[in-house]
Amino acid sequence: MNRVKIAPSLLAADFGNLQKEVEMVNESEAAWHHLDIMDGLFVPNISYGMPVVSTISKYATKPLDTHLMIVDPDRYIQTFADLGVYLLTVHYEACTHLHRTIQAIKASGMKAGVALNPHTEVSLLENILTDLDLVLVMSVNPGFGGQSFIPQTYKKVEKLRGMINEQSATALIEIDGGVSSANASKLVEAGADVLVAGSSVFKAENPAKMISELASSNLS
Ligand SMILES: O=C(CO)[C@@H](O)[C@H](O)COP(=O)(O)O
Ligand SMILES: [Co+2]
Repeated sequence: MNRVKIAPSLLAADFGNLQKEVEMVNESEAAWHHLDIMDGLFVPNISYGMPVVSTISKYATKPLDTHLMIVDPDRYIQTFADLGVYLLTVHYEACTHLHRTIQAIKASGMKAGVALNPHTEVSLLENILTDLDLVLVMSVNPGFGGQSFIPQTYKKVEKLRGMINEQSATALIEIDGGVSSANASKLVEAGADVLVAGSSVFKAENPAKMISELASSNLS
């Protein structure tokens, strides 16, 4: 079994020390940096935009895993590619022509992911699964860090893992929201490949140690 990938969400970082926070992730056992882009329309919060993504990109030595919580994401695909993003994830609920959006992300040279809100059924991805590099399962309602994990997520992950295996698809399963050492092992057991962790990492006394602990989740 491959080791689970950890993607610390910089939304919970200290933005007054952004370079230091990015460097902490660089030097840790994290696999990716997770960037949350919120537009105040698709979700009721605004996070940060291109100047901050550009700063993160300048200091990051690991791939940028970028989660767009914005309406009509097609408008910004090329911009994120130009900023050095590795994997661009759009929300199922924000795309009218999802297949076209996924093809456009791939054509720009990035990997493509689709995120599902907690109420969105995984079977809706059945016809597009083999086109995806990643499915992001939201385990909180998108828009804010520091929320409580929704336990129904385990069942969704198990079902999605079954669909991926059945179709011999290669999409990774990423879980985002309220992830901590209290639920990480169970998520990996259910089929998760990537865990996003914001508050549990950046609010920890020793963030790098917490990343290492989460990365060992499937070994416990
Ligand atoms: O996409 C989101 C929230 O919408 C996340 O990536 C959060 O930033 C994760 O933060 P925690 O729930 O781990 O604090
Ligand atoms: Co996110």
